[in-house]
Amino acid sequence: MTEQVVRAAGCVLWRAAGADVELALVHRPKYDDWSWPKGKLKPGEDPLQGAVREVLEETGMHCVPGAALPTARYVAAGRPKVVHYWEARATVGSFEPNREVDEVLWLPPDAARERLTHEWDRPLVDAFLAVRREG
Ligand SMILES: Nc1nc2c([nH]c(=O)n2[C@H]2C[C@H](O)[C@@H](COP(=O)(O)OP(=O)(O)OP(=O)(O)O)O2)c(=O)[nH]1
Repeated sequence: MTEQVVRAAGCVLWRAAGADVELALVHRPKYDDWSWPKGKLKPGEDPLQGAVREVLEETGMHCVPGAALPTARYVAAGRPKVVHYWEARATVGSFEPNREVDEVLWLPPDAARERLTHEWDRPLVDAFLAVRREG
C-alpha cells in the first residue's frame, strides 16, 4: 500500500522596505522555532490557495502570490511530506498572536537567513532573491 503523502503549502512573504525588501518569519511556540508561514492543506484544497490561507491565518496578512519556489520534501512523524512554496507580496493586514504563531518578524534577506532556525528553510531565501533578480 502506498503511504499517504502529507501535503502542505506556504510562502516567502515579503514587503518593500525602501529600495530593499523584508521577509516575514513566524515563531511557533510549539517548536520554539523561526520558520516560514506554512501549513497542511485541507482535503482537496488547491496548494496555492492553501499557501495564501496559511499566510493569512498565521501572520494576519493578505498577500499576492507570484513565482513558485522550490518544493520541500521530507518525512515528518513517519509520513512523507511535501511542502509547496511561493513568493508572495504582503498587502494589508495586521498580526494577532494565535495558537500556531506568537510572533512575526520582518527582516532583510540576510538577517532572515540567519534567524531561520532550521538549515532546510534557508535555501528559500536565495531562491526568493534569484526569482526577484529575474524580475
Ligand atoms: N518545516 C520543516 N520541517 C522539517 C523539514 N525537514 C525535516 O526533517 N523536518 C522535520 C522537523 C519536524 O520535526 C517535523 C515536522 O515539521 P513541520 O513543520 O512539517 O510540522 P507541522 O506538522 O507542525 O507543520 P505544519 O505543516 O502544520 O505547518 O519535520 C523541512 O524541510 N521543513
